[in-house]
Amino acid sequence: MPQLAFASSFFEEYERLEKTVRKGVREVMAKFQALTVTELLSDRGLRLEQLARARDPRIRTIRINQAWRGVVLAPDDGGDTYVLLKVAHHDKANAWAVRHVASVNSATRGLEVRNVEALETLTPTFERTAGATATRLLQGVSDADLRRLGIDDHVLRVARTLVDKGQLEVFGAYLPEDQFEVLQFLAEGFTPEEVWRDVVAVRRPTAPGPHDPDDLSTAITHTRSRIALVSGPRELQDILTKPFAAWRIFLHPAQRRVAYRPSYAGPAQISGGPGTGKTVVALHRVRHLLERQGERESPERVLLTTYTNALAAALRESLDSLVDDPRLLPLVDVITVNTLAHRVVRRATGRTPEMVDSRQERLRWQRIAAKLELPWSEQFLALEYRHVVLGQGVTTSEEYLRASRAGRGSRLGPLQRARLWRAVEEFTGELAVEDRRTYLQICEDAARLLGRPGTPPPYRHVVVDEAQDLHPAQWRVLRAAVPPGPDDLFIAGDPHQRIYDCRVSLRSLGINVTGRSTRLRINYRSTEEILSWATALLTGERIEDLEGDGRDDLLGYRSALRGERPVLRGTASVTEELDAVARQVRAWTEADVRPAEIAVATRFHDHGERVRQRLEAEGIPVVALRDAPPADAPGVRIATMHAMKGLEFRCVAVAGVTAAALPAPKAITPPELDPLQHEADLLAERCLLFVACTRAREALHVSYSGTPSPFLPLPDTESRGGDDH
Ligand SMILES: Nc1ncnc2c1ncn2[C@@H]1O[C@H](COP(=O)(O)OP(=O)(O)OP(=O)(O)O)[C@@H](O)[C@H]1O
Repeated sequence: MPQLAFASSFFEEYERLEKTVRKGVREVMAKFQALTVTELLSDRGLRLEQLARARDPRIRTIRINQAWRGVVLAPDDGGDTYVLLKVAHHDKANAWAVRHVASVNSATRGLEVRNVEALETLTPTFERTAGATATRLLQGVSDADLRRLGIDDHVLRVARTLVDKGQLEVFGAYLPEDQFEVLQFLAEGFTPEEVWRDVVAVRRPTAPGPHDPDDLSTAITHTRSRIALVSGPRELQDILTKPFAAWRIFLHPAQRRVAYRPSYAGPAQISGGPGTGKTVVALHRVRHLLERQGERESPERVLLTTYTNALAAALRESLDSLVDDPRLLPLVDVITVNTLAHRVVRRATGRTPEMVDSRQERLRWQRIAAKLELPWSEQFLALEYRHVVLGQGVTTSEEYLRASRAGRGSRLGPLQRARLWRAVEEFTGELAVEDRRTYLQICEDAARLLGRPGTPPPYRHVVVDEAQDLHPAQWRVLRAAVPPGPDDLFIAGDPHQRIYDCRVSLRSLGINVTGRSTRLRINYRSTEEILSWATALLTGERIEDLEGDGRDDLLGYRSALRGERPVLRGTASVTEELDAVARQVRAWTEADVRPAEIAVATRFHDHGERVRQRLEAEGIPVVALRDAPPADAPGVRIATMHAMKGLEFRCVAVAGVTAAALPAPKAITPPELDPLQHEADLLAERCLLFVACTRAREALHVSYSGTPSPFLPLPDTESRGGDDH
């Protein structure tokens, strides 16, 4: 019986295929599994054809349906494993098949595929243009080192022509995969020893025999990072119905390096723009920490934490399908920091205080300001309490007098501070009497309880996702929940997606990631068109890094996926905008996108409600994300931009992006009250729009009626709807 395998290049495109083609692929693959090799080769329906002009006779095509073909690697070394490399339209599949050649990497022993034709055409051109240039990209690396790292003669010639990283990227799509990665790492400045350790050694079999360039079958089994072997119909079904979960199998080496590093001497951090796989890496890190525990007698508990309950639920689900050993899963708690804090307080005190939400908190500050006849607004008081008092864990008036107010744009002299502290005492005193707490107060309590001498920290490892929005009080809980030491904290986050204005200096909280920090740069979610459009929203903004000590940027942030440019649509009226959104959603569903793969994001619930009604009138099923629908509930998702954090959809419409909604007036501190806070609030609103737009995988539609948000680029005729104003 032939064995089936899938290359990661196949998954990159499979999801985007039309439903009927995907069905064809499933049927063909099932047939593959049912036939013997002889039957397979002679099957008239499949037509496992060798192509006349093929550069590699082992790369063949099979028939998926009338118009579509699969490209298959059929080893001729007696092996019976067939690798599906690609599915494409007839002509494209044939063109691809004739140009590519398979080979075995001499260092990793993995299977690679290269576009020989492109390399043969490009190399002489690049050699000619490079001729006059004195410096070359890899001039510091010897031929011997390159060969030791698996670079063959053909690729060596290419490597020697390269002048800069841009050229390497141009070649990237045509080069054999492992060799391309080796060159990328070297180009980034890694030493040959580091590249050997991080790229080659992690893939090379432990006891490799002599290098046999023709033994493709063995090479296939060595290519775990890019080829998934399928053992039975169930696995086939799994792999083809959840292709977007391909990351479970294929981590990019940059991701693997971080997730599976045996141990970090202390807290480690991974950052990167939206969709770079930070959540995926955090999940794999948890798997690594679990699997490393082996048969240890007293197992070590792990906390996997994130910002919202919905995200925690999604992490739990992903973790369950990533970790094979069911005995390890109960060792992990997947909960938000607030839930953890609540739990700690309940266990220690036996009481569950009633929670005060931010609206109730504001009303209380308003009342206190009036009662004490203070000159400050409730917003000012709430922010002072959040950023200065809770931010620094201030508990007495003396501490408050001395507290740094860096980042606050107003001066408060000693007398003013004394007056303000009266308000803080009033606020905390009232809540204490009523046995009520805000979420951050609960965190403060929990950190104190966990820090009591003799209290054993509940976890041995803490893995944090969406770290950019955690408040210092929440960090204190996490710091206290795990003893300082190797692999204590693993932190994933993106400061460009900071939407709650949390200013944190991790170092001052006892979390020092120096030397253990990595940035991911490849986006796996969105097309380059969506990325560059969304990234432009943040151009020129100063973004503080996760540690709070410097600046972050999106240098080198890119996607290999290509698609349509986002549409920015302005209309004269709300009704027209709703019509435009409905038309767009309809167009997506007609193009075979399931409603559940579409989301509409708005700044406020009320505009979301209008969209919901408009779509329902159109007969399109709709569900509101705030009703926490099950993952498989049918219907277009309607959500606020805040609720879109951490999620992704094939198609996203961001609606109501008007001057009145973004920035939301209520979220912005008036500049006369505090100019620094004003700027910080504006940035958080801008980042919110960035977050909403970067949830889209394939298509993005941004709309407004009347005056557009100042965050939006000026509309150009090409990306605007012709019939709208
Ligand atoms: N190596 C990989 N191969 C294929 N797909 C991947 C890989 N890594 C991540 N992905 C996919 O890319 C998408 C984004 O990943 P993920 O959600 O982990 O990114 P993120 O950096 O946490 O994003 P954000 O910060 O925007 O929430 C997911 O659909 C994930 O399955």
